[in-house]
Parts: sequence; C-alpha cells; structure tokens
Amino acid sequence: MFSRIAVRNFSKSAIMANAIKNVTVIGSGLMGGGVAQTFTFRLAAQTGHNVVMVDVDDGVLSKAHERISTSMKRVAKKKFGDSQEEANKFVSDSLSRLTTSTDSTASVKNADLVVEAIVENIDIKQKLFKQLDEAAPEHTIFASNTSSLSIQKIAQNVKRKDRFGGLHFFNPVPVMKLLEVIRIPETSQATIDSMLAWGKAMGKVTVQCKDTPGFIVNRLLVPYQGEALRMYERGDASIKDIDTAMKLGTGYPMGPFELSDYVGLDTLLFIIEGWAKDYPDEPLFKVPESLRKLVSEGKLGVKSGEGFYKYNK
Ligand SMILES: CCCCCCC[C@H](O)CC(=O)SCCNC(=O)CCNC(=O)[C@H](O)C(C)(C)COP(=O)([O-])OP(=O)([O-])OC[C@H]1O[C@@H](n2cnc3c(N)ncnc32)[C@H](O)[C@@H]1OP(=O)([O-])[O-]
Ligand SMILES: NC(=O)c1ccc[n+]([C@@H]2O[C@H](COP(=O)([O-])OP(=O)(O)OC[C@H]3O[C@@H](n4cnc5c(N)ncnc54)[C@H](O)[C@@H]3O)[C@@H](O)[C@H]2O)c1
Repeated sequence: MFSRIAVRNFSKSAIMANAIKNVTVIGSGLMGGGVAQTFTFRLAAQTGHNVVMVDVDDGVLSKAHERISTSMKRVAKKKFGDSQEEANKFVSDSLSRLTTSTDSTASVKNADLVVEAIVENIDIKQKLFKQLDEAAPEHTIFASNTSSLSIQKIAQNVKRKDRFGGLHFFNPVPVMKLLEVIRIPETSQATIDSMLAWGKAMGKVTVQCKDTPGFIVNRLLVPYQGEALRMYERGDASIKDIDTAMKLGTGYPMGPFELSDYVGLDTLLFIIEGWAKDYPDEPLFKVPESLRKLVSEGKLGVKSGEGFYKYNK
C-alpha cells in the first residue's frame, strides 16, 4: 500500500517530469544523438513531448536521424510483433516529435531544457551558452554533458546560474543506465528536482554530485585507466592480461584498454592533459607516455581502426 508521503512524492516527481516537455539537444554526435534517441524511445510517444536535435554539421544531423529511425523500427518490431500497422504508427508518431536544426538560438525558443553535447572545448561551450541565455525563455534549464570540464566555468557568461547544471550521460547512451546530475553552488533545488525527474522519465538511474573534476565516475575511472597504462609501461603485465584480469576479476564488461579504445584515446588524453595542467601535483593525473605516443601516431582506438588493439574498419 502507498503511504501518504509516497503518494505525495510520486505526484511531485510526475509533475516535475511533465514540466519538461520540449528538449533541445545541441551537438548531435555520439552523445547528443544518443540522448535524442533515448528521448524519442522513452518520451516522444507521449503527447506534447518534443525534441530538437541541433548540430553545426548537416551531415551529422541526417546520420543521427537515420540511426534513430532505424532503431525505432527495430524497437517497434519487437514491441508490436505481428501488427505492422501499430508498429508503423508508433514509429511515425514518435519520429514526428523529433526535428533537426542547424540554428542553435532559434531551436531553444520553446525549450524547457537544453542539453549541450558539443565538442569538449571550454571557449566554444561558453560562447554557445552566452548566446542561448539571450535567446531562451526565462524558465529554460541549461545542462552540459561535459566529461571533464567545470560546470561553473561553462556557465561563466550565463545569467541564469540557478537554472544551470550538469547532466552527464554515459556511452552508449541508450544502453547505459546511469545519469549523473551535477550542481554548482547557485543551482536551485527546483532545477535539481526537475533534472532528476526528467532523468527518471528517460529511464535512467540518477546520482547527484558536486562540480568536481570528473564528477563521480570519471574521477575514479580516469585514474584507473592511467594506472592500467602505467602498469603496462612498467612491464608488470601485458595489455591482454590486464584486460582479462579486470573483466574476470571484477565483472567489468570491458578491460581498461578495451574501454580506452572504445571511448577514444584522443578523448582520454585530452581529459588527462587538462587535469594534469590544472592539478600538477596530483600523481594520479600524470599523462602516460604510451597514450601520448599512440595518439601522435593517429591510433585513436576503434574509430581509427587501431589503438591498443586492431579493429576491422
Ligand atoms: C576510457 C575512459 C576515459 C574517460 C572517458 C569519459 C567518457 C564519458 O564521460 C563517460 C563514459 O561514457 S565512460 C564509458 C562508459 N561505458 C562503458 O563503460 C561501456 C562498457 N561496455 C559495455 O557496457 C558493453 O560492452 C556494451 C554495452 C558497449 C556492448 O554490450 P555487449 O553485450 O558487449 O555487446 P552487444 O551484445 O553488441 O550489445 C548489447 C546490447 O546493447 C545494445 N547496444 C550496444 N551498443 C549500442 C549503441 N551504441 N547504441 C544502442 N544500443 C547499443 C545492443 O543492440 C544490444 O541490445 P539488445 O537489445 O540486447 O540486442
Ligand atoms: N564520447 C563519450 O564517451 C562521452 C561520454 C560522456 C560525455 N561526453 C561529452 O559529450 C560531449 C560531446 O561528445 P561526443 O563524444 O558526442 O562528441 P562528437 O564529436 O561525437 O559530437 C559533437 C558534435 O557537436 C557538434 N558541434 C560542435 N560545435 C558545435 C556548436 N557550436 N553548435 C552545435 N553543434 C556543435 C559537432 O559537429 C559534433 O557533431 C563532450 O562534452 C564530451 O566530453 C562524451
């Protein structure tokens, strides 16, 4: 039986999830495309929920749209079995709520929430949010999906700091269950509550964290990746054995080298170099030489066909 408190909490979270109906995702690459895909799958079929995918590159938008369309058709086939008519309706209803745009400022005019997933560059993110702050309605919440930058710095030029936070999704977004919700000192409790409710409506399990380097997961994951590299550089164990040990010894789905290749060695190097610069006395943030070497040779992992391992492109 529901207690009165449970009923009250449930209604509060349902109201807040409903408050966010129009979402604009800016940057529609790997992560932004994944956020839009998850939104389309979880929420677009509900009346009044809409998502706009934005990118500077038209080609990225058409690819993301095609990927979402293909995956919705696969989902509909599973969901509706032999009723082709219902499956087609589900797909077309959902996709009718997904639009694309190359105009960031125009795309936020009706947004309740903006999720930024553009390139990991502080200057470009700051510039984008300054423009959006002038264009978006008063109530719109802004969130960044940054992996490693300070949310406070990203929000530097924005007036609505009480409606600013981090929403950190994990790759691949449709599969990974976690969403980190990050607050800066100015973020209001109402903003946090709305972000938590929206995350839940997106099917994610949310955790909360302050605005510290790497939040929860990356603050633990990046030093772990670095230690794995140093272990290999010292000759203590082979790449394959370290991966096997961590998969079978801890139940991780990928070993540290497989995961580095999956995420991209340039991404990992970028994060460690940034933190090494900001925290020069932290030994866990030292840049492993083998990582620097591979990136300088263009070996970036799965996406370039070679990293710690070789892949068929
Ligand atoms: C180095 C780190 C440095 C820091 C970098 C920071 C980056 C960032 O800030 C944080 C992160 O994201 S950290 C990174 C965090 N990420 C991790 O740690 C990832 C660790 N790895 C894993 O969890 C698993 O290996 C995968 C889920 C990737 C693949 O799973 P698997 O079992 O080996 O292979 P499977 O059988 O093929 O797929 C199973 C199901 O998943 C589905 N699917 C797959 N890819 C998909 C996609 N792109 N889209 C949609 N769906 C996708 C697939 O269709 C299937 O569904 P079905 O309905 O059953 O048919
Ligand atoms: N790749 C990951 O595993 C991962 C995981 C969690 C968070 N993140 C973070 O998510 C963000 C995006 O990463 P990604 O891997 O999706 O990158 P990506 O390169 O796949 O996509 C970024 C997209 O942003 C677009 N873009 C660049 N500047 C833009 C602008 N001013 N306006 C609109 N679009 C613009 C690019 O054309 C590109 O399509 C980064 O901040 C990254 O740190 C990445």
